Amino acid sequence: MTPDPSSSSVDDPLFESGHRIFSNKDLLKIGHVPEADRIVGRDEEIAKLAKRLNGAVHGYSPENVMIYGKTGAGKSLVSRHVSQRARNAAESGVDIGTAYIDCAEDNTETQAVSSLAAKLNDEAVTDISVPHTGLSTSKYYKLLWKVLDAQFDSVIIILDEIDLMNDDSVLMKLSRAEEAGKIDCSIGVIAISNKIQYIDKLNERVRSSFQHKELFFKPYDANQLREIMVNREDAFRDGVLSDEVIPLSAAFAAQEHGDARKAIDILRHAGEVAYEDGAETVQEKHVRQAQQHAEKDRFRELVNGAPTQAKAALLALTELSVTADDDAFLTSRVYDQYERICDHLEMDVLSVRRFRDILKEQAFLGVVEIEKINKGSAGGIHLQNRLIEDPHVVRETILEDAWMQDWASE
Ligand SMILES: Nc1ncnc2c1ncn2[C@@H]1O[C@H](COP(=O)(O)OP(=O)(O)OP(=O)(O)O)[C@@H](O)[C@H]1O
Repeated sequence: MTPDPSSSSVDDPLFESGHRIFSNKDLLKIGHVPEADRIVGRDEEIAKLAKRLNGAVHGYSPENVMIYGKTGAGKSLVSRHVSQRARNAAESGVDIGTAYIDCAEDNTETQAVSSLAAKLNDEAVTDISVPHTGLSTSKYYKLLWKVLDAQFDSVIIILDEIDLMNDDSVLMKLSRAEEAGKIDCSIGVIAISNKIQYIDKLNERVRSSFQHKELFFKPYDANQLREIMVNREDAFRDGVLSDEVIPLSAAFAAQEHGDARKAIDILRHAGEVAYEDGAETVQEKHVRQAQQHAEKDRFRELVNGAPTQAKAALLALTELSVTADDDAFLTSRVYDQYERICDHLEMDVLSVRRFRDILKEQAFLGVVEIEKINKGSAGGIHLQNRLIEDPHVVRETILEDAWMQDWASE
């Protein structure tokens, strides 16, 4: 309902008049695309990508580009930014369309093509209506080609997290459409992935039709992360951020392969923690709490997604770590504890060998650390297992699993 402009707002003490901590929290949203002068340390990548898309500005074909880099390296941001600028810079008489697809959401060919058609379609211009569901993949492609030809000379399509797409043919069909005479509009695809081997895994036909240039994004260093956050300081009210907040958030994010997403998440979260705390300013302790929270979330995702047997193995190591003085335990000792847990929870007990493999998998995921201990020629090699995270946090997370909860009542 639209508010009645004639009614003046009532000062009700139940509600705060403005936010104590944030003045424009949207600046800290992950999907937020900052203006050019707030983008830090990516001039070279922006220029390179612009060169690849340059054709579109003049009414020719843009090139396809594959962008690689770790999470939070600014790949999506730079792609959106440059395609937007290409659109604005188009010569007169040249119409450029842009569309962004998150392949984590639209992970089938049909979903991706129907999303593209819907996003690029301006019904007022094309007089075409694109139903969200219900058509076959080939019908959606036909609609997409119609939508493109009715509106654009060129279109730039961003396929983010392309490795999560469960069918690669979309890359092939988009790349071949113009050449195959299906459309007059030219298509440039920016495909983004965290996985460097993505292209090698593509099927030969897709690979040969998706001719592309590659761009690699390096992680940010702590100074760049700091600058990224300073550029968004106005998300907070004046004077609310104490001096140590941004450097500390940058230091935490730099530890995590220079992830800008993490830096911004910690900063936003620190603001929220300060608010919940009733504080007037955001302080170092709020950043530390936000970081712990983020750790817990990351961990929760890893542990929650683990199979039940892996949870039982981790629970065994956790119980020892919580109750014993030590923090590292021989596999045989952890296995004994695991047997007790399985017995109590009425679960199958895996062989020692399978149990060792599970711990190795958890070490690979960064949940457990395994150290080899050499006990001399007679004693042989033994493995010591240690939890990387605080055992209380691990325990709490594992016990979120309904099955494991039975153990808590032990
Ligand atoms: N150079 C930068 N300057 C300003 N903000 C940045 C920069 N790089 C990244 N960010 C911000 O960090 C967050 C994550 O960036 P982005 O989504 O572009 O990363 P990504 O490399 O695409 O990560 P992912 O692979 O997880 O999608 C966004 O909020 C973005 O605005």
